[in-house]
Amino acid sequence: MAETKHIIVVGAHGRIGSALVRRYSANPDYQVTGIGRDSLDLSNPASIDHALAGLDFDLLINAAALTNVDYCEQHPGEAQSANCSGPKQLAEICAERGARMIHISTDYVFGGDTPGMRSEDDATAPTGVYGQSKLDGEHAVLEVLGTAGLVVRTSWVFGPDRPSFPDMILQRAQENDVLEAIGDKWSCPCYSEDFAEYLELLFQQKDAHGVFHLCNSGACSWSEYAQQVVDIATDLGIALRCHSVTPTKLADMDRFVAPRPVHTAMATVKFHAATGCAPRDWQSALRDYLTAKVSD
Ligand SMILES: NC(=O)C1=CN([C@@H]2O[C@H](COP(=O)(O)OP(=O)(O)OC[C@H]3O[C@@H](n4cnc5c(N)ncnc54)[C@H](OP(=O)(O)O)[C@@H]3O)[C@@H](O)[C@H]2O)C=CC1
Ligand SMILES: Cc1cn([C@H]2C[C@H](O)[C@@H](COP(=O)(O)OP(=O)(O)O[C@H]3O[C@@H](C)C(=O)[C@@H](O)[C@H]3O)O2)c(=O)[nH]c1=O
Repeated sequence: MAETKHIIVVGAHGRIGSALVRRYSANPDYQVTGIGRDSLDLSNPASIDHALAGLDFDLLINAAALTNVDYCEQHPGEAQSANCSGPKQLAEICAERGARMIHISTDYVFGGDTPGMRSEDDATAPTGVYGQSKLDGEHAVLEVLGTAGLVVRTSWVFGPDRPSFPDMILQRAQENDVLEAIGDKWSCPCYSEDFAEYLELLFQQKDAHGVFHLCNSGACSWSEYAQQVVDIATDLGIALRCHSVTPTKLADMDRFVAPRPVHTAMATVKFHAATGCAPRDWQSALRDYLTAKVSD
């Protein structure tokens, strides 16, 4: 594979896409073109062709997806086109141009029946439309691109560009005397800024291809994640009304439309072996995120 110089980021205004564009644009070795939904709609084949026409690139990173898990459950056609057919078309264009493609995917491709850390070779069994459409997208991209394709699965992403779970918890802890979060579902939080840094190490490996897991290290339940937010916020001197998170049951989360997989924590051993980098623990990453958030 040739050295990466011109990078296209599709989904440039999302949580991960924004972090990728920010980091790689700051590197004079790269030319970066960020493309948002306004000019490339994954559900509209003509807009994909139009947005990429005339662009010369070595690497395309697809960070666009329909990520609202419950919305996907109720709109399976839209989920399939955004998360599978559109990415497949991106892969076909990359193949025509001789470019590599990184397709971002999710821990929700797993069924999550048993505890433990998932490896890239573990069996997949999505529990809902979102996970199934993402898995179909993985297969389509890798089938089209072979060794020029990378699928990078991440989980529980947080970062400065869009609010996510830690922001919701912090706000609730500031406004309420009681704070609850689901205590019987586990995965690995991932800081978007770390993800951008680590992903670069992966695409710098010219021969890397296939599926990789990439998130901060360590697993937790949603309630442990929430408690860590509260503990760090307290350390940082943020005034909270509630300092203790009460674990609740996933089964009692009435407003979830789509079933969520229970155990989807992912091992990053393969990433470590390929790059020599062991992702830092999620607690340090969360502390950095919240510290930056309060100093804004
Ligand atoms: N967030 C998380 O916790 C996790 C995310 N992932 C994966 O990471 C990747 C990035 O997710 P993240 O940045 O968090 O998600 P976001 O929802 O923050 O960003 C996704 C972007 O894709 C855009 N988009 C949605 N539908 C389309 C479409 N039809 N055509 C073009 N663009 C579209 C969105 O546009 P708009 O702004 O209009 O919504 C948004 O800008 C995805 O592949 C996701 O599956 C994996 C695991 C966990
Ligand atoms: C965990 C939890 C969530 N919520 C709310 C927050 C939010 O509005 C809604 C859904 O929460 P989340 O978005 O965190 O959960 P979910 O939609 O399951 O998030 C998923 O997103 C996709 C993109 C992925 O790929 C997964 O890795 C995962 O991060 O439920 C609670 O009110 N209490 C809770 O304890």
